Amino acid sequence: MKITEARVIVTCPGRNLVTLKIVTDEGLYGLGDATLNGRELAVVAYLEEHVLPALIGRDAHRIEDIWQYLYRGAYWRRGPVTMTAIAAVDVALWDLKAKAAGMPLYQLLGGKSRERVMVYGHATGKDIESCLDEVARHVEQGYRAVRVQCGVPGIPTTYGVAKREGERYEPADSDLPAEHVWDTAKYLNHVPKLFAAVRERFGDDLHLLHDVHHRLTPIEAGRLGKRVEEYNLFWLEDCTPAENQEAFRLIRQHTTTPLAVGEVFNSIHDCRELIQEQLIDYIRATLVHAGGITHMRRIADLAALYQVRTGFHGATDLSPVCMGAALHFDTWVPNFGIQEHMPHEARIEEVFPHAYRFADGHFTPGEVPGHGVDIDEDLAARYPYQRASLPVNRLVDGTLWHW
Ligand SMILES: O=C(O)[C@@H](O)[C@@H](O)[C@H](O)[C@H](O)CO
Ligand SMILES: [Mg+2]
Repeated sequence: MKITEARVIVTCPGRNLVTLKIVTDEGLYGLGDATLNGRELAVVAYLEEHVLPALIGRDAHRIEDIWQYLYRGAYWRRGPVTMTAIAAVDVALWDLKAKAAGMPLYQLLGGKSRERVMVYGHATGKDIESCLDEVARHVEQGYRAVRVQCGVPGIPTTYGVAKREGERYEPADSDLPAEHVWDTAKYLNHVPKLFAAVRERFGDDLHLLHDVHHRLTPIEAGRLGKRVEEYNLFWLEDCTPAENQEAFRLIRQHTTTPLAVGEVFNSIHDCRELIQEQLIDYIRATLVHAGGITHMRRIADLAALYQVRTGFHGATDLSPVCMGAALHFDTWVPNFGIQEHMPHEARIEEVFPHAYRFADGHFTPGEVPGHGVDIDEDLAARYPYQRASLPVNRLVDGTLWHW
């Protein structure tokens, strides 16, 4: 099955999404997600200039060889742009192979390990009360797990909270980076009250998650983890920047609150020590940014040796193509933990018709050959790219902090 064409489709139905389409001489095509929020055109250039010309004429079935060609052949290895480009090719080739085999992607990976995939939704609010209302809405929809984030009194903007009530949350909301303000002390004083209120109203069975979004020092993360142990969180996410994997040794000494990290990781080398030293409980790296299925399988298999489970990133800045492929991976992977689910807006759902379905707090990936996601190129063409940048974050004294 020879690759005859490979092209990148950039569309912006409410937000920028980048899709790679690989076409073969057997008339089949595969799709991969190449979206890197705030750096989309860097990946487009990497693919169009340095990758796609080298794919033409290659055997689309040789997924591993092409992966190694793009990884080892890059010389300047790893990094989010390179690994997102490799991921897009990889997922498109797995989609193609499953289509050629006439089977849903999860079958090709090894078959079902579960009938359906548990997901968590996002409950956010400008204050605790409005967040509780959002939790109630998610519980009514059948979610078993909800991530809770709310505004912090005294801080004008907080991660994860929409600017205006009822609006969708989209972090890349301005041409150039917006400047946010952060106050760790106010946050640390406030967020335990949020969990107390949620447990008070919804009881102990609802899985609660929270994303600190890289903003604490290790000892502050240890303090928060210990403080919220009584609320039995499912996980505390990105509690401190994870470039220094050793930092999690200090956090682990102070708390048994489960830790999740890794949505910004792009290779096994970003998380090897975290996994081998059991410093985390869930690995968040996902297909679109961590080299695709071929590499993510290696990360998941390493994690399984240390009873670390997957918890794929699944924000709306990852396209339905990534979600579709991820749900097939989630259906197969033995050490599955949970899948993030931020519903895409209607325009995106129209551009990317898909076979996956949500019901009662879970997803099923669909039974059509491949990952089950397509793209309507005519509709996609109606939404031209529009630069959008993620914010930057400053402490009250102006220090540039972690967003
Ligand atoms: O856990 C999450 O979903 C967040 O950390 C993301 O929404 C993240 O802020 C965005 O993907 C950044 O583009
Ligand atoms: Mg996160």
